[in-house]
Amino acid sequence: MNKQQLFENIKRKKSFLCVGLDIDIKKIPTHLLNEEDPIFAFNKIIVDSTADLCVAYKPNLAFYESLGIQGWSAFEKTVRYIKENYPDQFIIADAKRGDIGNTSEMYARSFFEHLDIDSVTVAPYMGEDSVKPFLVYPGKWVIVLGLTSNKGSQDFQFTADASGERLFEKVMRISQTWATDDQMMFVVGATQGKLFTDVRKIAPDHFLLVPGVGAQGGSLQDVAKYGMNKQCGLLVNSSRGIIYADKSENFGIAARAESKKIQEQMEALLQERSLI
Ligand SMILES: O=c1ccn([C@@H]2O[C@H](COP(=O)(O)O)[C@@H](O)[C@H]2O)c(=O)[nH]1
Repeated sequence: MNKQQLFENIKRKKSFLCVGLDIDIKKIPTHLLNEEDPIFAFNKIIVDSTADLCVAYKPNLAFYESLGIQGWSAFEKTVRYIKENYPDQFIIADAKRGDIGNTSEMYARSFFEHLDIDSVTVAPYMGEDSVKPFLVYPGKWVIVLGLTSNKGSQDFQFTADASGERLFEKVMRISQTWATDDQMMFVVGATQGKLFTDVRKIAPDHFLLVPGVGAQGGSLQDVAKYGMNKQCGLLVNSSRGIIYADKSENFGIAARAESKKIQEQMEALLQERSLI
C-alpha cells in the first residue's frame, strides 16, 4: 500500500484510527480461556467489531512473544485473518527492531517475506545499516521511532547539539534521506502535543504513527491541530482504550463503541480541514 492508497482509505472510512492489538492473556474475558487459541479468538472479535471504523491494526510483538510459540502462532493467525478478510487494512508489526545489517535482514525477512506485513517499527539508534535492510521490499514501510510518547522520551530525545538541533530532530532529518516518504513513517507520541509543529517542520509530508491517545492521555485534537497535513498524514493508535473498554463478554460491542467515538471525532477533524 502506498501513501496515496492509505489516504484514499482514510477518506473513504472517514477515519485515521489504528487499533492496537496488545493482548494480555491476563486481561481477556475468562470465557475465552476455554478456546483453543484464546488470543486469536479475542483478536478475531475485536477485528470484526472495528474493521469498518479504522484503517490500520497494530499488534505489538511483546504481547505475543511473551507467550512463546502459542503467542507467535496467535500473532500469525491474526495477521493472516486480517489480510484475508480485510485486505484494505494497513498492518503494523510494532516490534521496534534494528540491529547490525545481516541481523536486520532476518527481521525484515520475517515480517515482509514470511508474513507479508505492511510495515514494521524500527529503532534507529544503530544507524543507517540497521534500517536499510527493511527498505528493499517494494510497497513495504519502515516506521522509525522519532519522538516517543513516554516520560523517558525526555532522557535522550531532547538533547540538543551545539547548533541547537535536538536528537529527535536529527534522527528524523537524517533517516528520511534513506528512503522516500512512500516507504518511511515516523512514530511521534500523541502526548507530545504542540511539538508536532516542530516535527512537521522536519517531516512535512511523512505519515506519522501516533500512539498515546486513550490510556496515555494524549489529545487527538492537539495531534490533528499541530500534526495533520494535506494527506492527513496521521495514523492515530489506541490499544488499551479500545480492546479493554469492557472486560465482560460484551468486549467486542464496547470496543466498537469506543472506536466509533474516536472515528466520529476524526471525521469532524478531517471535515474541518476540508480533507473529506
Ligand atoms: O512512543 C511510543 C511508541 C510505541 N508505543 C506503543 O503503542 C501502543 C500504545 O498502547 P496504549 O494502550 O494505547 O497506550 C503500545 O503498543 C506501545 O508499546 C507507545 O505507546 N509509544
